[in-house]
Amino acid sequence: MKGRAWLGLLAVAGAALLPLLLPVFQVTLLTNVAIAALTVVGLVLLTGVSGLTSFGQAAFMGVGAYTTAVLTTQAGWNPWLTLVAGMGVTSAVAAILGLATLRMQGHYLPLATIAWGISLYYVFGNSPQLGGFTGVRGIPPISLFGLTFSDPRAFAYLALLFLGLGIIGAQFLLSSRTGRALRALRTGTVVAEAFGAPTFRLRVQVFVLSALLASVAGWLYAHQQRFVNPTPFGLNVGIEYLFMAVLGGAGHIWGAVAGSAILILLREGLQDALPRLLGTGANFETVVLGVLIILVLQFAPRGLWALMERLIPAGPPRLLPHPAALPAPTLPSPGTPVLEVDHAVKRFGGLSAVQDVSFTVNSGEIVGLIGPNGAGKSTLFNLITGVNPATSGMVRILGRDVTRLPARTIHRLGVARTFQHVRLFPELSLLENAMMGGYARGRAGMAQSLLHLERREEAALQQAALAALQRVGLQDRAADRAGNLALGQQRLLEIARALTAEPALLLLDEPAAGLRYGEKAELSALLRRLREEGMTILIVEHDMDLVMNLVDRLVVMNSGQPLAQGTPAEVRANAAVREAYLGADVEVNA
Ligand SMILES: Nc1ncnc2c1ncn2[C@@H]1O[C@H](COP(=O)(O)OP(=O)(O)OP(=O)(O)O)[C@@H](O)[C@H]1O
Repeated sequence: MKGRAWLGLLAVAGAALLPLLLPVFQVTLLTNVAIAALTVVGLVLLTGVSGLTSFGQAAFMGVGAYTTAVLTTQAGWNPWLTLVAGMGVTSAVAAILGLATLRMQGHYLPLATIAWGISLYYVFGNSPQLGGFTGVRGIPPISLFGLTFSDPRAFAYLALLFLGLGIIGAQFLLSSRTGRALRALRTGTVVAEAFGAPTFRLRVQVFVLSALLASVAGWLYAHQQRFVNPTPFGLNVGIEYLFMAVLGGAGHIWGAVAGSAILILLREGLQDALPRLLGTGANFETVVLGVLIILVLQFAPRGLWALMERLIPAGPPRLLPHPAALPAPTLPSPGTPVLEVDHAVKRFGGLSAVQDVSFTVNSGEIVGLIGPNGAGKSTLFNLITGVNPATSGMVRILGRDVTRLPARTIHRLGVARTFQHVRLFPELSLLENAMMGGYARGRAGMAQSLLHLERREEAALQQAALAALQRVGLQDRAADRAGNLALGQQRLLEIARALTAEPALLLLDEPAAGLRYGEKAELSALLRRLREEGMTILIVEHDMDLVMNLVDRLVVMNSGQPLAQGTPAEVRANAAVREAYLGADVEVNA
């Protein structure tokens, strides 16, 4: 059995035995850890995985806690019904807040979470129906099939059960197509959108999911304490949950458990020990915890679970059985225009980065886009792929006007790309990185992923990604982390990711930069093979040897303007091109 499996077994054994073996006071602490960890699992998905920092997680716990407090005490509802009601209310509140705030970028989003975190706290405190700041008492215990969870040991099992389900669901989600798209969100929206993921919808979904986990934790909290007031749902506590996530390792689900356990147990220990050591009853434990957080941020910024990962590394990704082939897209017949750029213009303020550029790429062709640094090649790529819309002019893919379409829609028409500055996910395996390219070929959404009902599709995506890795010669390293690859191999992995999408049009932005001589020859051979298979390729590249011997035609740009077009021989013979880019001493082998 592997190290990870032992850890899992240990966790299950601990959850089964500790509530029986520990003294009651410590069992209550265990329950507190489980409730906090459930909230923090949501925060890990939101913040650590998807890169959306929230200080307001405690407020959603409050929504779940107050819903059950009010409905059980004032309307006599069964707690299991109020769990569902709390999740409904939380979904609605989170969806409204998410739709209003999740388009914000940078530090505006965390600031917005602070704003609504404070607002919800005051809604709880200032509503007489919610008991104001004195709160709601007399919340009944939870019971199921005649068993009442009023005993701390029984309640601990209930809390651990919910935590276990939360962890399993989160792990399932992370090993799915949706989970990979969520991970891509952490670096911004460009990569996820480039492979067809609707990033705003995913942000709202993960926001609601994380709020739901907090809401369930709030429901548990209310029935454990049998009393609620606004204090445990305020901004301070929201910040504390964020500390737990960061301390444990915000990118790891088990980090949520580790961070919650360490912070809660340490606070308890310090509350005991510090008054004896310092001879004062003042709350110095918060100061000590603050120092601890600073030390962790300084010396283990990826959290304590990341250290554990190094000690017991995850095994290779598991290959799923029974893969069915994904439907293969039909490629356009040879000679059909795949890409038409028609008088494209892109201005950034007063600068014309692309000025009246027109060209066509036909099916089964490799066309090179060349020009000196700053000529506007990457900007043109961004116009074609929908990263930036053109100021004027038109871009058509397979005859369809895509000038104003978002990147994800353009991708779904059959366009896949690589990036000038490699944009991979270094902590993920090569296989997982390549699978990101297949996002648009899958269908399973968040709910299916949480329940692992998408395994057939996932198996097919794995096979498509493995085939793409094989095409670029990286199949033997499928289980390796992308961060372990040399730059040249990372570029090949980006090509594999694009190939997993089975595009009709492949856009390569400087794919040979960083490749060694032999690797460049292999890249040329690969691109030739792809052309033979009917793929259409537009390549930006500075390596003239590679370009001139590979492409069917060239488009040359200079200072945003089109300079020349033609076969490699025609372009090499063009005096203006020689002067602006190739240099006068280039051999002309017409
Ligand atoms: N977002 C932006 N805002 C303002 N100016 C930009 C932006 N993106 C590109 N530019 C400018 O547009 C011009 C063309 O840049 P671009 O990156 O497209 O050139 P390039 O041909 O790809 O160059 P290189 O070969 O160095 O990658 C440059 O002057 C650049 O500074």
